Amino acid sequence: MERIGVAMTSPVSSYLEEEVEGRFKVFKLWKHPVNSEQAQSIRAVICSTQSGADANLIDSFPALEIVATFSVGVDKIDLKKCMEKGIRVTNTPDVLTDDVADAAIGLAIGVCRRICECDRFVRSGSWPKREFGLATKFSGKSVGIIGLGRIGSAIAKRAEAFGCPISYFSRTEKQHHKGYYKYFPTVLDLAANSQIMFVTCALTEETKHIVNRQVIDALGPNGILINVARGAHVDEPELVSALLEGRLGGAGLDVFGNEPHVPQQLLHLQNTILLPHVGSDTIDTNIAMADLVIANLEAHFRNDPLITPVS
Ligand SMILES: O=CC(=O)O
Repeated sequence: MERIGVAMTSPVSSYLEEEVEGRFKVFKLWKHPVNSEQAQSIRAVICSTQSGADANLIDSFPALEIVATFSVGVDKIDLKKCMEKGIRVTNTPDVLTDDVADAAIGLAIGVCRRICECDRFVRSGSWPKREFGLATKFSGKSVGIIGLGRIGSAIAKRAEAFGCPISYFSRTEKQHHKGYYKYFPTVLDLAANSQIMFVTCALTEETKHIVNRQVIDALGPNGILINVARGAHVDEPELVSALLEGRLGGAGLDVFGNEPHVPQQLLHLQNTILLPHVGSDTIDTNIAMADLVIANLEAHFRNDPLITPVS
């Protein structure tokens, strides 16, 4: 029987590639463009945070039935187009929550305790010449979380163990957190009442630049911003200026506005830790995400309910 055609848009995981190749006829779009006969045979697209599925890509496969992204974020997929064409969309929530939350806490501790700076200090041979100086305590700091979904809640749980009082902003107050976490109906109020603020919400038109100059200034010269969501949540030029001018205390960033490019000025700032969008990049989670992508595709082609449908 003719194998089902699946197009992959970028090389996210060699395990995923092997597993998909064992089951489907795979077209790796970053290696070879497909001809029109091949395009007609493609019924699924696997995309990622590196390269999503825009309207052009979706329109170029007339038999497309499903877009499965190797990510929890779906901001790189034209969801409206998929809806109009009746194309299903799946993502990989839950399996990556712990890793992203761990990375976020790691960034916060790293910035507070100047872990990367300490490492550079020792490696550069500076230790015998002078004292390193003092850092800032993480335990007990007031933590503000933008978006108390799966990842935000996992960060809250971890931060609680460090004795941090937790506040959050989301569209509506979460009744089950009432009495435990303090709700702020605006990001500005959250920032004004937090020492460390985490960005964890999904990127949508409403949440783009949710961290703007006013919010950064409310967080203030001793405040720390941790972003493990999307670069576009933050007005990046404003963030860079605030860090350069000392209007913000520090930042831990896993995501940027124009990945893989990072604003040059950030490269020289000591109070900033920069990661190459690796929040969920562990061996274990990579496999779990790949298995979930495949399980969704198999469910779809068996006409079973999708495991993690977006739409
Ligand atoms: O950024 C990572 C993801 O959306 O999974």
